Amino acid sequence: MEPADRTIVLELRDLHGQRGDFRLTVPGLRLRAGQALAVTGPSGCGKSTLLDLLGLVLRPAAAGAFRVMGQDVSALWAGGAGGQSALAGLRAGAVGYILQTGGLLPYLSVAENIGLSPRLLGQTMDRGWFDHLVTQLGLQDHLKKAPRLLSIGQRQRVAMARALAHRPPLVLADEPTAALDPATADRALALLLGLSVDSGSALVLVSHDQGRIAGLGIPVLSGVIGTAGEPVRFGPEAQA
Ligand SMILES: Nc1ncnc2c1ncn2[C@@H]1O[C@H](COP(=O)(O)OP(=O)(O)OP(=O)(O)O)[C@@H](O)[C@H]1O
Repeated sequence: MEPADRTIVLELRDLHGQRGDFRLTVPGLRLRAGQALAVTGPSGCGKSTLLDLLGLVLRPAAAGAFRVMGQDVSALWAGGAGGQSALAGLRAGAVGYILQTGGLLPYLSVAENIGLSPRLLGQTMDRGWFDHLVTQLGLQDHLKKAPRLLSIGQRQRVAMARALAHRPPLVLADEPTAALDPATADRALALLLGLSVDSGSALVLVSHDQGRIAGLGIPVLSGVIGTAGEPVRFGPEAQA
């Protein structure tokens, strides 16, 4: 059952996206604070393209409705310089992004990487939240190190802490565990799900790994490639 008392973070209806000749559509989606959703489907079905639409970096081709934290995203895209500036603000404040490869800044320490978003937003890092993230993700002994001195798994955990540091309402993760061995990937995903709940963030997790996704027990949006000429359709998938 949907926790109706929680803020609706993401709401869309009849969203259409296009990149070159590639087209996708999402008939409907609603995500509340603290909820998680997996996006899956075969390679090339448009998972990253969908994440770019949700992350406000790709302009929708059309949308019946598309709201992030109640803001009309289509109207912002159509709103000229003022809209672009509002989009940039929404992107910076409302969205946390976790990339497949971590995407940490090499010249900043682990602690500085984690504190980057609050700093760019002019916020003071919440020390209690910082400590919670660092402890849960097992990063206590690595805070002063440069990212290059960490293992791939440790870097991904730093990327998770960084994405959650400013407690963004929406966290987007693009194949965050693709570079990890199966046991490490399972642990990292469990941590990400738990910390998103702690943060009160809605989480959209992209993964091609349908077996691992099924094991998480969260709703799944699956990209289905139709006949030639039709857009890929992202719809709900029954839990295995
Ligand atoms: N910059 C671009 N310009 C034109 N077409 C693109 C661009 N980026 C991706 N595409 C095309 O869009 C389609 C969807 O790509 P996308 O990367 O979103 O799929 P994906 O499901 O994330 O794939 P994978 O699982 O392999 O990462 C593909 O057919 C791809 O060739």
